[in-house]
Amino acid sequence: MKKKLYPIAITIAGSDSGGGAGIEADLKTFAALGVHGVVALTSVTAQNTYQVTGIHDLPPEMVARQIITVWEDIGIDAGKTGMLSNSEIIRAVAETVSKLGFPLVVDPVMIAKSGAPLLRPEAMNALIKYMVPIATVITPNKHEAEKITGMKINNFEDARKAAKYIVEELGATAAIVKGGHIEVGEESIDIMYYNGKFYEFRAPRIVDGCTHGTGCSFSAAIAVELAKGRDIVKAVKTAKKFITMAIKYGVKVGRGACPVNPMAWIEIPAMKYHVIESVKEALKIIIENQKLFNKYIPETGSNLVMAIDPRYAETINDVAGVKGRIVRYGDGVKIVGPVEFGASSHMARLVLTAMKYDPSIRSAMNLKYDEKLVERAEKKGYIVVYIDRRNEPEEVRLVEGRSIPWIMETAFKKVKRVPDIIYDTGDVGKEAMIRVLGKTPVEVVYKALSIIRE
Ligand SMILES: Cc1ncc(COP(=O)(O)OP(=O)(O)O)c(N)n1
Ligand SMILES: Cc1nc(C(=O)O)sc1CCOP(=O)(O)O
Repeated sequence: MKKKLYPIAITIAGSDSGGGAGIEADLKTFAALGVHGVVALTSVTAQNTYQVTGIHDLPPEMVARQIITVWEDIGIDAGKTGMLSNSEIIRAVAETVSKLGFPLVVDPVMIAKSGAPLLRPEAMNALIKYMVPIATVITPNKHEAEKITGMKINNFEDARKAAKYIVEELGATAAIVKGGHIEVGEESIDIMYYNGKFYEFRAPRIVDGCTHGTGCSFSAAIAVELAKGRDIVKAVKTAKKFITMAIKYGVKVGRGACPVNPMAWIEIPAMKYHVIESVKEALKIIIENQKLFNKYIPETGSNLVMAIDPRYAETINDVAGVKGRIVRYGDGVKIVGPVEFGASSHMARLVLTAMKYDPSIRSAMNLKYDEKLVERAEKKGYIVVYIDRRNEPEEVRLVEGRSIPWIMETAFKKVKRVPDIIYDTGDVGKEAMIRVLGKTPVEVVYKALSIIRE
């Protein structure tokens, strides 16, 4: 069969006005993972990161009509349910999905992170009776699994029993009991029971992550992969990776539980591409002016770096630079290796520290110290800061990678902003250096050229 260019996934769920959970999280997840998302809205919630102040359910016929109308024209390859709110909506959804027969991921939403009930108590039996048997995959957390099975879940053994019960006694094809709140350790472990076997999906636990919408986005990611035709195990593997990233790089807004960030999955690779291209563009300018740069390349070589967006940049692996650096070569310069993430240590740390003070400063380059360059920079009105490396505290010297952050921190303290230029005149075993900072590599290179040119 010919593969579809646009697999279609449907979310049958409520709206979160805060944009963190519900259909809003689902549609972002669908888009990030590359399917066309369609919607059957069940309920409108007035919600933010810490409370739900209103719920307005749609008529069940309207929910069913949305699914059928989309199906008739666009088609549906797989779907997911989220907030179903009441037993009439549950019956309408179960009946419609059963008739159409697409794979369905059921996220048995009961209570919002903020504590508000999103499923009426009268609807619990309907959820178990009508939704569980039609679930290709059901994704309860500890609390939801306890409600569905009537079991107490205190450890992974209990989670296994609950997952097996949901499949063998209640009729789901596969059940994943999410381990977020079970035996809390270094890893987050989800237990799946499917086809007579248990599976474990592990990821490092993100301690300070954003969790509002986790269940929504995770189940939506599984639905996407099913819509693409992946088998259940592969679908859950991808969804686990996806949700770990979405939690780690959450959207830090609001006073309560901040929302997951499904866009991180595509935003980070896109940014990385843009950053590499920006460094390459600036390297071309260096090559065009290589005779001018030749004299100001230090013995250790120069590097030119750029970090990804400060929302995402954490380590030197989030900063691109020249592998092998830029070195003097004849009367010009040579770009030794390719532009790669993690290729710089010194300039990368300088930028990572600068970004803590001013997130717009994402690029830097080092030049050989020359007092004429410093004089010209001062004349041009740049903010220039001198650092005496002899004052570097012992505890900084002794820790690998601490010197450059110390230089940046000390410079910032002096002028209460990120300077254009930070220089030192060296110390025992430390080459004297000028460091040029700016927003982009092209800006940094033009700044460097403006002081190199006589
Ligand atoms: C409209 C709507 N649907 C679902 C939820 C649940 O999201 P959250 O409270 O973050 O919990 P999980 O996604 O982790 O189950 C909601 N709040 N609103
Ligand atoms: C060796 C060295 N020291 C520098 C300083 O600023 O003190 S810049 C530099 C060269 C560039 O290093 P990288 O490739 O790790 O960014």
